[in-house]
Amino acid sequence: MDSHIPSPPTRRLSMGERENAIDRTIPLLPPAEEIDEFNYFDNNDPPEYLESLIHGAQEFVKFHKNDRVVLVTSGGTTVPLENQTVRFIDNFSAGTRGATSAEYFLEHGYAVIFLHRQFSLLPYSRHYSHSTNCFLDFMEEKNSKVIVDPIYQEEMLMVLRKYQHAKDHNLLLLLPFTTINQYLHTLRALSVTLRPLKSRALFYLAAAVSDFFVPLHRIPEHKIQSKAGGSKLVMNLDPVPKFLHRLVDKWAPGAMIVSFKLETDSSILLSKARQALERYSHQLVVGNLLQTRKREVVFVEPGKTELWIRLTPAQEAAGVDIESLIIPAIVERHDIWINKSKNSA
Ligand SMILES: CC(C)(COP(=O)(O)O)[C@@H](O)C(=O)NCCC(=O)N[C@@H](CSSC[C@H](N)C(=O)O)C(=O)O
Repeated sequence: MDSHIPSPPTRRLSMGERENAIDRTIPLLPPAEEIDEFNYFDNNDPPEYLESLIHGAQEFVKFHKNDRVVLVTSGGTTVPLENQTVRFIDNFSAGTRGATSAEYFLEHGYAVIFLHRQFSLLPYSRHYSHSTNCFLDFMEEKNSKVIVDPIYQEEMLMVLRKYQHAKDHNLLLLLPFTTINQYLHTLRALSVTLRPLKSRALFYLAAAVSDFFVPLHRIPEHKIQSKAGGSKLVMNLDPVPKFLHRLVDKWAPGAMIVSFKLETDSSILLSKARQALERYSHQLVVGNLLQTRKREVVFVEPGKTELWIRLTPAQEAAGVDIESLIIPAIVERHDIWINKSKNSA
């Protein structure tokens, strides 16, 4: 580092500041009840494209009326701070978990509805995105033609064939969201669309969903002005009602529901995952830590001790996707779920 440039002071929040940063005296929000659902959806308008999006999903579900269909949610939801949005709060997620999982569900014979954050990673194209593994790096010019560099032919051909198969057999439906409001309206509408599939419908909720938002009646129309000389921006956010409970109880009765619990503190991951399972009474919580999410996850299920799924160092070095271990374990559980539902019908 250039000695003339003073190194920045190491910023340390005093314990007081850190401890008071978040008001932890606010009690845990109870799972959303019917009134919370009506309040939310009545006061926050649906996206104007919802009707046509759901029409497409209905056609897709009709086409797959005898198949297994998994709704994979992927990417982070945003919380706009202005109606004509310039600033927003984002939730971390590149979309790798969702896009990779969708590929393995397709390999296991599922039809996939991929509800994803717009411009986040997609199944198949994730291998050659515009930034990491830029697709242009795999091409070269030969006799004034663009060709794929021979050393990448085999791998790219494999990805292209899988992508083409999914398209030719109408197995993959890509549906976008950006804001938390678009996500929640679409999730609720899709769960109704999936009802005819009963236990053959699977929800795999890998999206990073906002917990706080600015309700429509409180959001400023135009860009928030920062006054000359600086001024604090004090935000007053409402908690997003805990819809997982409504999804399990009302929106998707009969479907198998898998949610993800994301933490950064390993000492609370298991308890928070178990707490989510007890609060929402669904079938599986996949717990993961931000820093190790690509090499280990933990399955937390009712009445069972937790099950860690980890890549071995050799698998990690070989670039094995942990989703290649997660998805077969979930498909196994979905087999049991479907058989149990048949026997109790
Ligand atoms: C986002 C990641 C970590 C994947 O990362 P990328 O591969 O980079 O995309 C995913 O594995 C995950 O944990 N997703 C779930 C994250 C999440 O927000 N989970 C919620 C629970 S489901 S959100 C539902 C709502 N909060 C409610 O409780 O009703 C939580 O941890 O609180």
